[in-house]
Amino acid sequence: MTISIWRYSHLTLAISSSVFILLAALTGIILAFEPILDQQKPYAIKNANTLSLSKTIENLKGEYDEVIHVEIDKNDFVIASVFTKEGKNETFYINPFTAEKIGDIIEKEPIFKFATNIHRSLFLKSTGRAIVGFVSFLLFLMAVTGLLLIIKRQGGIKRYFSKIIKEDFEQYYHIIIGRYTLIPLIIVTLSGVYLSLEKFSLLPSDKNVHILYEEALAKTSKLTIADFDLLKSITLNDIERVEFPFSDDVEDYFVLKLKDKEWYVNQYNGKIVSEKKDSLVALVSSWSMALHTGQGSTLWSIVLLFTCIAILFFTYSGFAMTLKRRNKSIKIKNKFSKDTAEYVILVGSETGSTFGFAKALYKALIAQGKSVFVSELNNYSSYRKAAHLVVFTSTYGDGEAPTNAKYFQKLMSHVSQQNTLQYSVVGFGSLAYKGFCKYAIVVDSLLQAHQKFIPNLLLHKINNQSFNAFKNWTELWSKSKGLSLKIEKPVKMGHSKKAKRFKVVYRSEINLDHSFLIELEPMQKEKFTSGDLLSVYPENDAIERLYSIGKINNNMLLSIKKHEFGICSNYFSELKENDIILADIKQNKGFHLPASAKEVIMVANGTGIAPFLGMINDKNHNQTKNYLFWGGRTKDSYQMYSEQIDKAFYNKTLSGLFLSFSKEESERKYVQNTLVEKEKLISRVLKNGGIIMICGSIAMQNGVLETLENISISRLDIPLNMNQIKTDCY
Ligand SMILES: Cc1cc2nc3c(=O)[nH]c(=O)nc-3n(C[C@H](O)[C@H](O)[C@H](O)COP(=O)(O)O)c2cc1C
Repeated sequence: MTISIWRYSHLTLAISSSVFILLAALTGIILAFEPILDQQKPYAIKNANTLSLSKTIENLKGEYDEVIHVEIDKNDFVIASVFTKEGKNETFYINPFTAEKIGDIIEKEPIFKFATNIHRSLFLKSTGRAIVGFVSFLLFLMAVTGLLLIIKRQGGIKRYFSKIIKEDFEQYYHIIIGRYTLIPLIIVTLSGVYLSLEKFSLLPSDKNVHILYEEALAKTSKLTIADFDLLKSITLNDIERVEFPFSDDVEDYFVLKLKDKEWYVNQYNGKIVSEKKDSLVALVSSWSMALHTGQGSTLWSIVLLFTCIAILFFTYSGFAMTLKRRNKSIKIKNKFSKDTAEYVILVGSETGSTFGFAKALYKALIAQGKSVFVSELNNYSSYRKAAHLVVFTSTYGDGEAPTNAKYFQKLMSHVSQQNTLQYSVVGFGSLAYKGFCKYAIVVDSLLQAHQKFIPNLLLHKINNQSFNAFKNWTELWSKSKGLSLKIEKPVKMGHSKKAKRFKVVYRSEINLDHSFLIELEPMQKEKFTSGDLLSVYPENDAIERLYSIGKINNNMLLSIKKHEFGICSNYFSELKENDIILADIKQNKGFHLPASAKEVIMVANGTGIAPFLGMINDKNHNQTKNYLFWGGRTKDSYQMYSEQIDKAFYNKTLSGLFLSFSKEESERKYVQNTLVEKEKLISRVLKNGGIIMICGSIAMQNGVLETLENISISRLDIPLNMNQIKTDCY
């Protein structure tokens, strides 16, 4: 069973019943207050377990002319219906220890009457009751499918309460709140269904009958109630209602309704004349009523209250998630069919974002006059004219295929391919998960093992839908195909037009590695921090470039590498002091210096150092011990950054600097090699819950992650905990 069966059932049920569910939840919230308020009233009897029924009856008989019945309601208030000495028939709350009246019966507040009417029958009598019962059943099914979705998503029932990775607000709290309220939700909906079935007499009828004990029937001389052994042994805690005999006739009995049975008791000798046990149906009814209404329990009423509030949140967050998913899933209208296209792009996507990238590539190829066909991995087929295959796939669940790729593996073994195709696989995933791009790895190996597919590029993995990383891949791929593609950022990814003005206050010389620093001063008040991104659209270019920001003296420091044909890097390299540029700041919360970590290791290569130059000079974090590992080509490459680093050492906001130079004859090494040399420091930071931040190229990131994994396993005996890793690589 795939996750989406449950998701579609969950969604269909939600859509078909949402209005009624909203009404039921809103009125449920109001009704949850009724038992809570009732419980605040001072009529509950304390120590009822110490007061025998015979004593209570005696007290009542002494106080009133005649007693008709006594009842202990769900709030543990004792109600007596009596004829007073003045001959008036009255019903009120009594103190059973004295039999005195302590209050009038509580009238149901109009708001509760109104809410009860909507909640039970929508003011539509039987039709309404039927609808409400049915919706309650749908809500029950939703709770069950929701439960299955969580189990599936978490990778098994044992991991039900394990950590949830936060993708976005609605998704995160839908699951967090869901896992705590699903059980009460199941109870409340099932009891609701049961009560509805009962109202429509659809439950099995009560087959239990009274069993007569003939010997107790005899009319003996009348004992006083104080001498009835049975009534002496029962306390008020045991009973729900006592009906008093109507006359002195021996065939008029005390009728005692206990929690699970009913007795008729001879008023002359106090013996049980007949007994009827409650049927299972009646017992479940009484439990359903108590569980559904919360009567008699403030604690359970509060649970019900929160469950109803949770239902409102589920309705909002469920629909918000669906709409977001819809917006992300970009439909592509193919100009060419599968058998006429030269390029085939197959997409595996659960929530739609990967389609945005496929569409960007599709458009770029079409603009070059190429014939392209895009489809889902589940539609894998034979392609008569195709010579190139590109697979874009995300990974879902616990390293599994997204829904629209579930059948790809099976199809691969059935479908025969006439042509030989060059292929390239791009994995879209998240480093927050254990199996980063695991399904893309599976697809890559399936294609590798297939005779008709020849690898074109190595598998490329993209973290958190990084557009820069995607662009890097398209550059490599188009070069390998002899193409020059102009890739536009998917529109749905938040193309920003809110450009602000920034003044250039400093631009360094371009060094031997073609890199330079540029410092920008916001011309209006701007909130940003090191690790955020500056989004720039160079003139006459619709493609966004993102640069990691280092915050220095409230200005932004960017480190940029000038590429020969790079429009944006060339544009920046020609800027002079006091020039004004237009750009926008994008928050990048996942790459901020953590507030709580005691130790942070920063790893960068090349221009990836920029955010760290800001972080090591951040006086707000002077409790954090920072260690910087940087990899560059030569010692000269480092000079540009030395001023900021010296300042951090001077201010004691940097505790260690470890440099690696890949082109320095005497000490040729990469940043990974230095990490191994310092594995004692790395493992200590990992062990003490510190954070490791990585910024720079994807190739460096992959090497660093592998090295960290090795260090963690060899020195700590545990796999690398990805929650301690933050990356911003491209
Ligand atoms: C429930 C869930 C499970 C995920 N599991 C993984 C995983 O195991 N490995 C991984 O690399 N990414 C995982 N991801 C991240 C997605 O693959 C990533 O966000 C991707 O860009 C989503 O693309 P899509 O919207 O096209 O499905 C998971 C995401 C979610 C919501």
